[in-house]
Amino acid sequence: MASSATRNAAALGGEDDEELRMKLQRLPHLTDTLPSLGTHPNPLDNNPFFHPISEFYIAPSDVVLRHILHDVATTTPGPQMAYHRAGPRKRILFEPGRVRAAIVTCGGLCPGMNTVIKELVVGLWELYGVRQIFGVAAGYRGFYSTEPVALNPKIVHDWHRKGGTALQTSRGGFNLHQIVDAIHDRAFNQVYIIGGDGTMRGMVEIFNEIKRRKLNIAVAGIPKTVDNDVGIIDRSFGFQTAVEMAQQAIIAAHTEAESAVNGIGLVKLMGRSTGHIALHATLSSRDVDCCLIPEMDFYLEGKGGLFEFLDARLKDNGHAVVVVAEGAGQDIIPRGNESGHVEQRDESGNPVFLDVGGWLKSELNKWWTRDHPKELFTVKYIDPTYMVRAVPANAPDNLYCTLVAHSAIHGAMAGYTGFVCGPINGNYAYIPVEEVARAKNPVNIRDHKWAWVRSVTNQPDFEGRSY
Ligand SMILES: Nc1ncnc2c1ncn2[C@@H]1O[C@H](COP(=O)(O)OP(=O)(O)O)[C@@H](O)[C@H]1O
Ligand SMILES: O=P(O)(O)OC[C@H]1O[C@](O)(COP(=O)(O)O)[C@@H](O)[C@@H]1O
Ligand SMILES: [Mg+2]
Repeated sequence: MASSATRNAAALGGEDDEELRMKLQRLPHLTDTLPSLGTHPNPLDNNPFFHPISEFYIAPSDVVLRHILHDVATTTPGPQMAYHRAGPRKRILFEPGRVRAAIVTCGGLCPGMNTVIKELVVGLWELYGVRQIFGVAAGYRGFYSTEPVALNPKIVHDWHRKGGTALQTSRGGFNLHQIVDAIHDRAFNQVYIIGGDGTMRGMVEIFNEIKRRKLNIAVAGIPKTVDNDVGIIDRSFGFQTAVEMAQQAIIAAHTEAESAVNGIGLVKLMGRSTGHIALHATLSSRDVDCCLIPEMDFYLEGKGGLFEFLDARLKDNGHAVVVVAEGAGQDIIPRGNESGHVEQRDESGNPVFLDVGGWLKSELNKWWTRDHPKELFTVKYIDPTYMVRAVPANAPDNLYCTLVAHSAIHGAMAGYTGFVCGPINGNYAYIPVEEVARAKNPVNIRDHKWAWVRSVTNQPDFEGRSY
């Protein structure tokens, strides 16, 4: 096995070639704390389905660049961030017969979770010959409060066709010491954690505690977020399926609005702190007149407000469609007795929001009755919240799930730990979990994509007003 220093060779570019110089993100490896661990040939060498030629295996020097956009006029672009490329390694650290793998799913649902589980099971079984594979039920708390369930390819054969997670999931219940004790007591030596930003923060703690105890346990993360709020990776699996589902709600809202006199179709979509689903569904459907997301303030009354805009749209078009992400407008929804208001949190500590959709519907009705008491008006409010995430993954997302699960297996088998797999600029990479746990992925309302939303909707920019 190459030394840690070689694996993480910091500068891959020529000394005198400033533009090619890279900063390779250091990837934790089990030999960092257990230097005497040996290596074994990769069993893929003898797998009848694989005929590995030398390029088949990923070398420690294979990297994926974080940023591929550059202004060539810039003379000194600075060192480029690079991550180890995901894929099978020529030599591996774990003997397959000694692997005891655990798989857990945490947080909210996302299309494709079952596919990831299935592919972890089948991949471990078929690629590496691992036979001891277990599902941990009901999220992090399941490590210390439930019995693991033995999994094999037969059990999981049709899971990719099912939404949700067959292992079940939960929020909260993160008790670090009980979790690591349970992992140790059950002799798991590979732990695959599927979850969102909260899960990744928990994984950092698990990884650090395992390191502190000097245990021979690899921890691999697979980011799952229907909101697409995890940074660095291109997007989460399941996101595109969710956008597709969201469009169906928008189509229904449009049909309802168009079929009424002064009809407004109002759709609330998921997106606690990021409006990616709302944005992508808006841009792909083109039936949306106004898209409201958490990254952007908005207001209802007066010049440049939502009501003025909708008034004009109804006069011009007779109907309008408004899409609102659940985290939008939270600052302007009245909270009853302000001083006595206590912000609610779910078991994981995430804020529980007021229903922006229900509030908007009621405000729209009040506004119309006040300003146009004699004219017909209809608001049809559609809340497909759970429908967009509780479905099986579509074809591209299922493929993503397969590739990301296999990436995780190859990394863990090679002895990498504390890493997360995901596509960066279309190529699967291993990213230190600490970095992923820190990274956020808000919608950039200054970029071209958001400008295009505004240009296809003609919605106000809601700027220039003091709140
Ligand atoms: N900062 C944190 N430290 C440790 N565990 C966390 C942290 N934030 C969330 N978790 C745990 O991660 C799990 C999933 O988190 P949650 O926020 O509900 O979903 P998601 O991972 O999808 O964002 C829960 O069990 C929660 O207790
Ligand atoms: O009702 P639940 O299951 O707590 O989930 C609601 C939340 O789940 C999400 O879809 C995703 O949240 P997570 O990524 O934290 O799981 C949010 O958009 C939404 O606020
Ligand atoms: Mg989350």
